[in-house]
Amino acid sequence: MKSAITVSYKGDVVTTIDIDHSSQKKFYTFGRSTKNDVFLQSAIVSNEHLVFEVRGDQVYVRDLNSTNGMFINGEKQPSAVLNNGDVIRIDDLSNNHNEGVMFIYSLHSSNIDEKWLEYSLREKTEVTIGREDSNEIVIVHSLVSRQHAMIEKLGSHFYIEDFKSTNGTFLNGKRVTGKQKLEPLDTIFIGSTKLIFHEDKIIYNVESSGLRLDAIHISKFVEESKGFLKPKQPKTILDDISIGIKAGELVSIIGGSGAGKSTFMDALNGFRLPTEGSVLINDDDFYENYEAYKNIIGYVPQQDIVYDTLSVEDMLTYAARLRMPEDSTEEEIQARVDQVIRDVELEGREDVLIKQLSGGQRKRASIAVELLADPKLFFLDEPTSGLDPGMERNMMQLLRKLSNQGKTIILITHATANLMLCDKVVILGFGGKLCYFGPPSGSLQFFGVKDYADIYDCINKHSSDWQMRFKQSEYYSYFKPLEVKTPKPISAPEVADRSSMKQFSILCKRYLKLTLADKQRSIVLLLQAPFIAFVLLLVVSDNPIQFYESSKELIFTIASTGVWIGLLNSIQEITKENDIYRRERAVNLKLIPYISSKLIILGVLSFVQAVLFVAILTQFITLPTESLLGSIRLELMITLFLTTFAATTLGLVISSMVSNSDRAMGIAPYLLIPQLILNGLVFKLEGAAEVISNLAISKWAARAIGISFDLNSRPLEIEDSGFRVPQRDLPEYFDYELSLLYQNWMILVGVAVICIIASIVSLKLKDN
Ligand SMILES: Nc1ncnc2c1ncn2[C@@H]1O[C@H](COP(=O)(O)OP(=O)(O)OP(=O)(O)O)[C@@H](O)[C@H]1O
Repeated sequence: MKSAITVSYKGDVVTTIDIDHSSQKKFYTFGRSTKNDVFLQSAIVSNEHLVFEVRGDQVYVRDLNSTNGMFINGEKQPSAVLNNGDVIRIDDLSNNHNEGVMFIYSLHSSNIDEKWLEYSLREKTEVTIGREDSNEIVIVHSLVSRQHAMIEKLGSHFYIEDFKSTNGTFLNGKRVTGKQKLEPLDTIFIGSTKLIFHEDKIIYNVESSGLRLDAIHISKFVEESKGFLKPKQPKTILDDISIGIKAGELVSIIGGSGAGKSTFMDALNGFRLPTEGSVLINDDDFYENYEAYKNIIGYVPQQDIVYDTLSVEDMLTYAARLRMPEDSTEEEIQARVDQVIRDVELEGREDVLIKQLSGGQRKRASIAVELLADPKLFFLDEPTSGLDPGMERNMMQLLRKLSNQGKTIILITHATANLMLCDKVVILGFGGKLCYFGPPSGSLQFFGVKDYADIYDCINKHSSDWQMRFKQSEYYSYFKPLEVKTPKPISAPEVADRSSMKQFSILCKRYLKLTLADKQRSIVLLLQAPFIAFVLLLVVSDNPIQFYESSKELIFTIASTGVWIGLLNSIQEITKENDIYRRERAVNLKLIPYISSKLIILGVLSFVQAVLFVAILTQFITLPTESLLGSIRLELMITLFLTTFAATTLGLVISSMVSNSDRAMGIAPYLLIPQLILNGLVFKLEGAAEVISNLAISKWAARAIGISFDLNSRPLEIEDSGFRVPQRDLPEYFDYELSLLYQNWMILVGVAVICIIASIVSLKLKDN
């Protein structure tokens, strides 16, 4: 463990005190006298002014009864334990900060180089911050926009303003909107850089600070159902877990099935909050500042988050366009994609389709997607599952390499053969009991076993005993986390703002590419309409609209075809990409662009299907000579398109609600068969049936086609044979009127609108 104290005087950095926590040297003194470790000839500094004391992982500062004392984060204090980014000031009695001495405390991990820099705001009215060199403060990071934010002086005060950056600017943990006034020692977050406003200067850390993570007294209680109609029982699934993970460490969570590994990891990454306890990232309350940290967290779920039918390069390029700042150039996107391909060692496989990769390579592709945003804190849920022992070792070596680059990596694994590559291991017993936390080698000693696999035996049988033994062991006191000084309340995370139009355009292009890439499926979908039209032609006469009965049969078939085709177009479209959707949604995916991209592509598909069907059918049958719009073909195409599209939106509702494609297909008959029964052509609709039938798309489609065919004026076939039949009922809704046709079309549009809203609401509900 290393840390550093940057010392500046009158706005210039004079020296840095590098502290190696494992060295024998525990005290670093500061004062005017040359006997001090760091001395400064200044009237405001006492001979022996203050001392920094190293206590394990922590640094403690104490005033040595100096004349001017010291201000820690703006508050005069005699002593304190320092947290990353803390600012200590020594000012003269007139409190003139410009003339004072300042210390900034920063944490270092052995392989991470973090520096604190200063930017003077003196005589500045505008200071721009961004990725591009033309900015005054340049922060080179993939989450920072070219021109990200600006600090502006208005009157005697400074204000911060965000330039509609993709990933936002955060002032004291809250996203900046408009111009916000800066108060001394306010903390600004841009990407993973922390900027501290300090009177007339900005102090900020650059590259590539890893993140330290402390979990403090994490507990989770749930109500467990013991069976139908039986009362629910309270159950503890995480039992008071406290651990401290240092920046740049690789940590494995292991334990038996149902021990609480996923629940614990989700508490650490903020996806599912615990009932009690807090998580600190570099001493900040993570849940409180979730919005600011969300973008620098990577998460690879157990299921792969890649599209099978895209090539590695295409998959990564679309993901980069969605995740990198909107003002990233194509060159920057390409450079980042190339970099992550190198990071995960997939060079030479760029053009290979994801489905053609081996299991290990697929997992690497999923990791690459997450690396695009250069996460500092990386969570992986069983990245080694399903891999053979060789690939398993390669995967662990890859994660080791990434953690050596400064990422803090936490993974769930059953791959105990390679645990030695980790810095620490969390061993959970049944009921979420922490049975061990520390170096992997220490765990063998702690449990008195020779093989990691034998640890499972111990914890499965006696998890409470091991939990107690661990609490009494030296490991517990040595690796326990930093205690939070004032835990802040847990607040619900918000979603970062991005341009909907840009996202919509990227999603449309990706969805089109995916649709075209799956040639077999696209051909099957496009051939459906012509196929049904040709089959229909086998059974209908040349002039089916001549008589009432055959017209009704034709209307029934056309309306049912539209509903059927539309529903099958979309019923699996969201659910089949559930895992990718969930991950992208957690990062920055917006619902309206997402659903709209589906509607555009599926809308075009519905249109082509409707046109093909009507064009083929009407080529071979005699059509009525009259039409309300001047073209019977056009009327039929519009009706069939609206029917197919409305059914497509209904399919999207189902797809947004269910958890997998099989379930979606299982629900399809429940929607399709009632459409056949309730369209009003086969059975008379009365009472409840009539009310419920209003929900059937086929009913409005049948009425629209019936009007176009002027069904009411078609004679019965029996009349044609000379028989006289009693006058039959002529329903008004088939009256040959343009306004009635429009009415049915409007209803179909209305159904589509309601279904679109329902799918958005259903996806929104899934967020929780
Ligand atoms: N919301 C909940 N309500 C009731 N029980 C829950 C809830 N969430 C998790 N559990 C239970 O808590 C226990 C721990 O679940 P968790 O998924 O975290 O275990 P795990 O160690 O990841 O298991 P596995 O290795 O099988 O994936 C399980 O018994 C699970 O059924």
